[in-house]
Amino acid sequence: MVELEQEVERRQRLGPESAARKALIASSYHPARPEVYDSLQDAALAPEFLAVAEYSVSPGADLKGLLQRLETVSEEKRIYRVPVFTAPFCQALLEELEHFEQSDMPKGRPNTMNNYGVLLHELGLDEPLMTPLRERFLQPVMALLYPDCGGGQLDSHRAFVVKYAPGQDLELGCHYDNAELTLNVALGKVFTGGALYFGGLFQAPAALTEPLEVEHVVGQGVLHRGGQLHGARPLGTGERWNLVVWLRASAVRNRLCPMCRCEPDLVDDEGFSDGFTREEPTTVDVCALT
Ligand SMILES: O=C(O)CCC(=O)C(=O)O
Ligand SMILES: [Fe+2]
Repeated sequence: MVELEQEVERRQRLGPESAARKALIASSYHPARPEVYDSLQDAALAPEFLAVAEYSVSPGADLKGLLQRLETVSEEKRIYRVPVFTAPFCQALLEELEHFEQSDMPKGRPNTMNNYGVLLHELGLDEPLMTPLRERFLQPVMALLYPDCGGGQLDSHRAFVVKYAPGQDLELGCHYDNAELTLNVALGKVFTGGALYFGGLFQAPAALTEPLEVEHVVGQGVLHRGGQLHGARPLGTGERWNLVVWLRASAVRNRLCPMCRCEPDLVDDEGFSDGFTREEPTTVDVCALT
């Protein structure tokens, strides 16, 4: 019981601590690649990604038409792949993230599983980069791919970069995400190993049999449901940096927490927090998710 109370208190401190780091970074950090903080330009995005997003907002767009424009990694698991960023943008973002990592600025951990990486909102990259990416590009695509998982009702996200390197994190255990939907983009550098593997939907990790292996392709993003059991194989050589965007739809999670599969008991917090809202969002049929 004491442990539970301590964990609740620890979690309640996360929001204010993160806000304090963000404020300090905003006032005293000097970026190496300031252009990364400019508002998201189409020129940063791969032509295939622009085409997919443009198609998704066109009149009469449907799933069949969309599937002709991106790669289906697994029809059964509903995992897709598409180039997201241009090579120069990946390079610039990576340089900036590495510069931040090497700075003496305070750093939050990306999530409870990864020890190395960067939280994009603390760096000030949510407003110019991640929110436009979600609202203008990901939302229309996800609405067609995953209408039953809140794809059309995304209203917040948690975006972070995970880093795998010798002597640091090497692999990632089997888990599902605190997200309705996830985008995972390989940013570089040069590496071997580290493939993603996928099991079933909301399946117990112990039940993982014959997972689907998905190799990374730099610049490309893998789209999957947050509840799809997955992990990352050990890094072989080099360094791997991936941008992970946990996409959230309060219309879904307010009724069915993705972590405990129950209706959540909410406490107030700051910012996007964990993506829940107190307002009544449009209802979705959560039964379709199981
Ligand atoms: O290592 C990876 O690329 C996967 C990261 C991931 O699944 C996560 O952070 O939720
Ligand atoms: Fe994950």
